[in-house]
Amino acid sequence: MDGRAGGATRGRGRDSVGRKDELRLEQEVVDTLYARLDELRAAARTRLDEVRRSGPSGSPQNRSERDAFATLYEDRVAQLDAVEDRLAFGRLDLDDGARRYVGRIGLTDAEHSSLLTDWRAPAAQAFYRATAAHPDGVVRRRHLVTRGREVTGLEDELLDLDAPEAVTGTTLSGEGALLAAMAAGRTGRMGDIVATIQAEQDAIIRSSLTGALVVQGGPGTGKTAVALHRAAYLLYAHRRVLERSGVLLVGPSHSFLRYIDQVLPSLGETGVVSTTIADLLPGVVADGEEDPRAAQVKGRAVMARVVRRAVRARERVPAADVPVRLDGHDLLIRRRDVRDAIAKARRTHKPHNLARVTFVREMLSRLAEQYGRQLGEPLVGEDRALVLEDLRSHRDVRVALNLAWLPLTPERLVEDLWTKPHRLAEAAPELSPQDRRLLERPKGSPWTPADVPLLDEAAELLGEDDQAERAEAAARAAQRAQDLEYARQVLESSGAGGGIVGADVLAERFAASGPRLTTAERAAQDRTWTYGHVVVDEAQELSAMAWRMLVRRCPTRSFTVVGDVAQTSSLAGARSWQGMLDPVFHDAWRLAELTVNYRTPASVADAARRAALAAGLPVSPLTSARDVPDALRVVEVAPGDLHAGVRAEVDAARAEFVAAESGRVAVVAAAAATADLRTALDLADAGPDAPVVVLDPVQVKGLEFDAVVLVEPAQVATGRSGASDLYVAMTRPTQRLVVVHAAPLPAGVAPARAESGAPASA
Ligand SMILES: Nc1ncnc2c1ncn2[C@@H]1O[C@H](COP(=O)(O)OP(=O)(O)OP(=O)(O)O)[C@@H](O)[C@H]1O
Repeated sequence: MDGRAGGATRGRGRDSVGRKDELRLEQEVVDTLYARLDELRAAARTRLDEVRRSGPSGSPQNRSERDAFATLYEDRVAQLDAVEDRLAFGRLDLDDGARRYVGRIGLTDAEHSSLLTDWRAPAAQAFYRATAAHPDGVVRRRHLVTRGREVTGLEDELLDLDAPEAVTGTTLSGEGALLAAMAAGRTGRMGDIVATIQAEQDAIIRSSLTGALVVQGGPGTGKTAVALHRAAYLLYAHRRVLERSGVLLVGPSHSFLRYIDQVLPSLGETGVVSTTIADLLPGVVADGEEDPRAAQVKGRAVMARVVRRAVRARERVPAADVPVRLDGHDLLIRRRDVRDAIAKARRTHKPHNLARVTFVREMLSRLAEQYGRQLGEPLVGEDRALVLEDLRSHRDVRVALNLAWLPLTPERLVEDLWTKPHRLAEAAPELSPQDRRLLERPKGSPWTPADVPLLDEAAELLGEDDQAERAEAAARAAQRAQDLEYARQVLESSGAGGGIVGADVLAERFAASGPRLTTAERAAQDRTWTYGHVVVDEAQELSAMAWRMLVRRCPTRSFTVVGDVAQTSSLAGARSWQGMLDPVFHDAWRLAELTVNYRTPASVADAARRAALAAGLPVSPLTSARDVPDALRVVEVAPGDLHAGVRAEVDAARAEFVAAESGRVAVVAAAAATADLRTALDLADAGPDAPVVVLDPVQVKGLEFDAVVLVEPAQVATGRSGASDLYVAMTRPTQRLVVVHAAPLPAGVAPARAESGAPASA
């Protein structure tokens, strides 16, 4: 790494006999840890078998309890299975002579003495943070390298500068383990980084739960890795709160969510709801495509006002009084009465569909009064009730009241805006006629991702008639109090929770009837669920309206937001965090930065940065952790030979990087060129897990590959977000970027020596 500073020291120069002894000693410790893990697994499995064997008999309450315990033990077995790989990866020697092993989970022996410290525990923090300048009581930090259950290597850093083995050090903690992790072949799935988290990353991971933490960092600085490890840390440190309310993770696409979906389980955490903005609304499938300019308009903050106006437009006084005839009496739905009833309903400050109850009640009561006046005596008691009922079911009355205050679904409200230009014109005077035209579309068109925040906004303003549900909720609360007391007694007497589940969660499991749902499953099905914490990745892509939707999911505004404003491709996304987030979080957000690139070789990262700066993007400062020889290649071909040139480079990259178990190559090109390239490369049928894939810059966002063949960067760089797209495309490889072009290269892309006057490095 550039800029090595005095700090930790590495002691690699031991004689081989000493080293062998050390390895043997560590192997003994690791054997003990796995033996304990096996013991705990066996115990959890035995309990699970016992519960399952108890059969389907007994009262519903008994069955429910049995299922709850079965789920508890299943979770425990899954958690213990997930930590098999690299169970222990570190050791701290402390200045008081104590020694502490750090691993994926905490383990104690039968007498409750600590064997292994969970990486998230305060006692493990020094493993990531201690430096020679601030040793934090640590004399030696040791990284254990394991393959399966075998210890294959050790790497020591001596933080006590007076120790005889001390030599000049590095600012990268566990450099050998880190370099090995960075150089390893890619598998198409992201792995965890628990063993090699760096100090600046650790500070973010362990930052307080309150408020919104925004992490800005260039490509490859570990934002995604840090966000996921922070989710696991928060679930550990605040389990009581977050276990019940859940954590929401929002990513940019399904392929991205697939890419990261093994990280949290490998950290022993499965209770996180992962989704995209397009999928956030239960029951709405938003797979339609639209002009990015239309999506940009829909994402503007002003659309909240537009939706509000659209709702209010459905609360309107008729142009003239409306006559209705009931049982020979002529009644009038008077404009004045409608105006008063609307005002009264609005004063309830309830959502439209709920406030409608007040509006209708008021109107029917006024009509009943008219009826009574015509009879010559006020209506009371049963007579009044009967007249009210007749009025309520009277067709003309229903039509008139609906015209004045229409009950609406969010889908109907939003579809009307896009399909009836007069409705949009009335609701959106602040949009220009051109912008409004962009939003027009035929009835029945599929929903698009940009519609989802608007549907959510509408759902919020419209509400649902929830009277029956509220009565049910009161009954459930009473039952829950009983369950909770019982669960507490059960946990106390059996000690079954093992610290991973509380009485409240167990009680919830007792109470659930029908299919057993976890917090995550229940949350995912409920639009009004409020989460304890929300993690947003590639957050620069979110529109102002999407942020409003997310804040509704977490009113406490406890967020982890990671992204890079230089990589924004969505026209509705953020160009600066302040501009986007001030209106959302007000003062309650703090910025942290990540500055070291762990993915891309330095020469590639430097070229990407030069190109980005040349295009005026707000790129973050970036230092690359390593370089790789021959990492950047530029191949110029004749215009007619582009596909042949790409094929040759893809074949070469495949031969060099793709092996049986790992190694992935991406061909990245402008969206308009990908279909032809797939055909030309015989990859039309290749699935997302194929060793070679063809993707556009939006599809590769957040992903990484051993080698990237970038096709015609000038074409990638055209379009409104072209410079960001090029920056994203160039920063995907872990080993090599091959640029194949026929058109002239955009400024900065070529290796520094090939461009006169271009800076060699950022
Ligand atoms: N401390 C670390 N130890 C080992 N590998 C790391 C570390 N930090 C990051 N990495 C690796 O660096 C690569 C890039 O990380 P990640 O995808 O989280 O970066 P990012 O900042 O989200 O990038 P982008 O902005 O391009 O999406 C991943 O392979 C990740 O595992």
